[in-house]
Amino acid sequence: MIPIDDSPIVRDGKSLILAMDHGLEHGPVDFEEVPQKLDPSTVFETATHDAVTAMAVQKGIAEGYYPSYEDDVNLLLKVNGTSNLWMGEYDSAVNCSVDYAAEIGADAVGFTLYGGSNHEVEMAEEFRNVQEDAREHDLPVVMWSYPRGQGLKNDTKPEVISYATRLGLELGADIAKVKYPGSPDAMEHACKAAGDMKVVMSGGSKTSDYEFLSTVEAAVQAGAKGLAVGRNVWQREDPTRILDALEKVIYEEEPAEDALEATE
Ligand SMILES: O=P(O)(O)OC[C@H]1O[C@](O)(COP(=O)(O)O)[C@@H](O)[C@@H]1O
Repeated sequence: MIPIDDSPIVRDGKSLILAMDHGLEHGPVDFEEVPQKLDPSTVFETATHDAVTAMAVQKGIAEGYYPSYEDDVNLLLKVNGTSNLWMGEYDSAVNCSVDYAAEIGADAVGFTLYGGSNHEVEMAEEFRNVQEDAREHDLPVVMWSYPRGQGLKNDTKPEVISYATRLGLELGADIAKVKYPGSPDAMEHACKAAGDMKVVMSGGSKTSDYEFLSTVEAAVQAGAKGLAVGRNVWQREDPTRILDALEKVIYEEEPAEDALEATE
């Protein structure tokens, strides 16, 4: 097994994952204000920025677009996903094997686990297969660790997020991506609950430059090892500018304000 810090999806111990699986998870609605981004090439282009350590996409997008970017972008292939059309209890269909992900050039695989869902047991069993197959291919595993389900909808309570990071460690993820639990103390606890596994913060819906960057700063100061972000980058008019600032906040641990000022 290759140490996670030697993986191409990690730079100086940290990661900045640019996610674009929203067309499946949310539907075309996320592209309404940026219709040009319906073309995945535009986001692959953004992912060539030095700050980005991997681009997370679903199989169909990888097959169609990754061949043109394989020299400049590291591929994190998401091997499960659900559409917003699904109205049942939280679940996520495994739609790609790890073997196939490796065949099309993945540098890592991603898996969503809805801890607390009525489908948690099956999802954990599916994760076991993905994790063990990924070990065979020396591919790191990134868990989208999102506790959700009946009675636990979109929960970002501190105790839920620290349980989410701990699930990642217990089940053998290399990186767990979680929502920000609302305060630096809660984030610090969630990172401690993860032991030596890396925790990255999830981006969320688009906010102002300062609000977004200062939350990233708080998360990194609290021990997060980076960010997995979609809308807060590619829904912006100038994704390069926010990536320039993120590079400073994540890898150089500069304050958000200074990082923003430097991009003006
Ligand atoms: O399930 P949610 O919270 O609606 O968001 C899921 C989306 O968020 C991500 O995890 C990160 O993207 P964002 O930064 O745009 O929130 C995507 O990979 C995924 O499509």
